Amino acid sequence: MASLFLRRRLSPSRSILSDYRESDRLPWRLKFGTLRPFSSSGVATQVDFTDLTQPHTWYPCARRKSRNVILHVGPTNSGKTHHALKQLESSSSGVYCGPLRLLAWEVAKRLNKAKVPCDLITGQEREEVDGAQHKAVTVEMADVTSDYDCAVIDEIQMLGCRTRGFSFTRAILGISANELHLCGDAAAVPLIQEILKVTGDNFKVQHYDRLLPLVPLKVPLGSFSNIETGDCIVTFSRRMIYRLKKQIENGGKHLCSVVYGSLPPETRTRQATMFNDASSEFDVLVASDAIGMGLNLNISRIIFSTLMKFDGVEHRQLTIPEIKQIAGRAGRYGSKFPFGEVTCLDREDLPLVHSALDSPSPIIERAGLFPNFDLLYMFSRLHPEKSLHQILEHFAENAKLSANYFIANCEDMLKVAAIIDELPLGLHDKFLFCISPVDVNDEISFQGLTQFAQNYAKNGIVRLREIFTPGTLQVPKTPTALQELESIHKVLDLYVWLSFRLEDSFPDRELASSQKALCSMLIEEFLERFGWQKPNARILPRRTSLSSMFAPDVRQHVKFLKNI
Ligand SMILES: Nc1ncnc2c1ncn2[C@@H]1O[C@H](COP(=O)(O)OP(=O)(O)OP(=O)(O)O)[C@@H](O)[C@H]1O
Ligand SMILES: [Mg+2]
Repeated sequence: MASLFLRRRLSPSRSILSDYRESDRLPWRLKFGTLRPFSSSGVATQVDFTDLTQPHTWYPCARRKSRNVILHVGPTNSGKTHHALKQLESSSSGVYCGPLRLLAWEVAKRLNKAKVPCDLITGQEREEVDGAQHKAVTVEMADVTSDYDCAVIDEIQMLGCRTRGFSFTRAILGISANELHLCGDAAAVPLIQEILKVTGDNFKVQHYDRLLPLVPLKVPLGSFSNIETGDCIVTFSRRMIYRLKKQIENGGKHLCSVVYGSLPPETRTRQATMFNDASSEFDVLVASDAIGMGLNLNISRIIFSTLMKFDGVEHRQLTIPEIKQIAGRAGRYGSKFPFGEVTCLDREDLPLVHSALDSPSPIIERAGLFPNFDLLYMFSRLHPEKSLHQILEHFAENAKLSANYFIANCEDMLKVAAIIDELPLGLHDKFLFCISPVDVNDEISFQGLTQFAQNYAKNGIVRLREIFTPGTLQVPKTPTALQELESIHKVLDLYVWLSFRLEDSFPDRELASSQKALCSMLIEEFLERFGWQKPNARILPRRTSLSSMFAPDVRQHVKFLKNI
């Protein structure tokens, strides 16, 4: 359906940045420099903008409707999303909201293939299809000011996520649709039921069972010589992923695809495709928990090499939902395997995996919440002396919440705000940089953001070439060089994200996109050709080598990021 993907002039899209139609603006008015709301009697009273106890009132469009909410719950691979999408396909207009770009891509592809024209809107992509009444979006891009016949919010249990949960809460409370389908883990049911008590919506739960059995094995893998085609080894650090890939490939019987979070999403998809393709020789997967969502994988057996992971704060054991989500990827309906199996590398890990698979996920008790820009702005008008960092901190520490909610963790935003507050920018621009998809734990990505913000504050326009110096972008030869290329990809991705929000100031979207594509091709080249396969291992002539595709003179045009 490629011909359907005609790009139209982009309409401004609403996202998490602003949630109100002009006509729905909150009744705040400026009077003598002080913000006061006007009650129906016209009497002005002081407002406490940190009172977030009634978040359902932030969404007037949704509140005008009595929505039919259908919660599809069950284990992984039980057909929840499939059934919700069937309803979306047959609706007159609708939106799919997923937690990952990969999921939005899949749904847009599926609907367009089913002759239901569907736009794709993520932070970094706008592909609009002529005549489309449907959209597939990442949850942060959900528009809470439009009316839909049908909406789907996927992986709804993420409303309990400490950093991104608030975007799911916003979508649940704010999407204005006749039918709202929520898909995910049963652990979210009581909370959603509680949250929706005040909205006047109708509510129904539909339970699902796994489409194919999942069998926890009684014996561990023991040795890598027992690896078989269709196996997926799970580990949680990049270093271990490459070490295991090397170890398995050195056995001379298998080649490994890899999937982990910091690989570009398009690379993850292509690695998954290669693993799924029976004619490819990459028949084993080494992956992190990034396989838990968004990729269709023909895995026959999940093997946990460890049950410990570093989560950015501490080195800890996997939780029950994490074990279930990862293990559940084995035995996908429609793959060539009649059921899925789960085991561990070491015998001592088996009891935990068995008990996790036997236990229900703990009930999710509270949903994430965070003020949108309008509330932050109102608050800043009352406290003009406060920096964005101070405002965010104030909300994080003092916001008043009802028992069903927690305030989202905004540590990453605070790190960005600490830098951005130094620059002569307005609050809106500062907030924009704070919610951008920068990886604050990646030094190169963070430096990229800082440089973009500085150049924007200084010149009002940021040319991509300003932060590139001439050089050659090469196929990485070591995992360290690979990591650097992954980071450069993140910086380019960030440029594209900014270009959709500050179009005139970040005019080089096309260049950034093409460089991004080149980065992911070079990364894939490394993964396919310069992995640790034995010299006599069979190398796939599947694709023309990049080195031959990009003659040196063409590669001259590729530039490295300056100051990195
Ligand atoms: N009734 C069906 N007919 C054909 N294919 C189906 C059907 N139900 C599910 N599938 C396919 O089975 C696979 C798993 O279904 P689906 O993705 O809906 O499961 P899920 O419960 O949402 O799992 P996840 O935990 O991955 O979100 C998908 O590839 C889907 O297209
Ligand atoms: Mg699903």
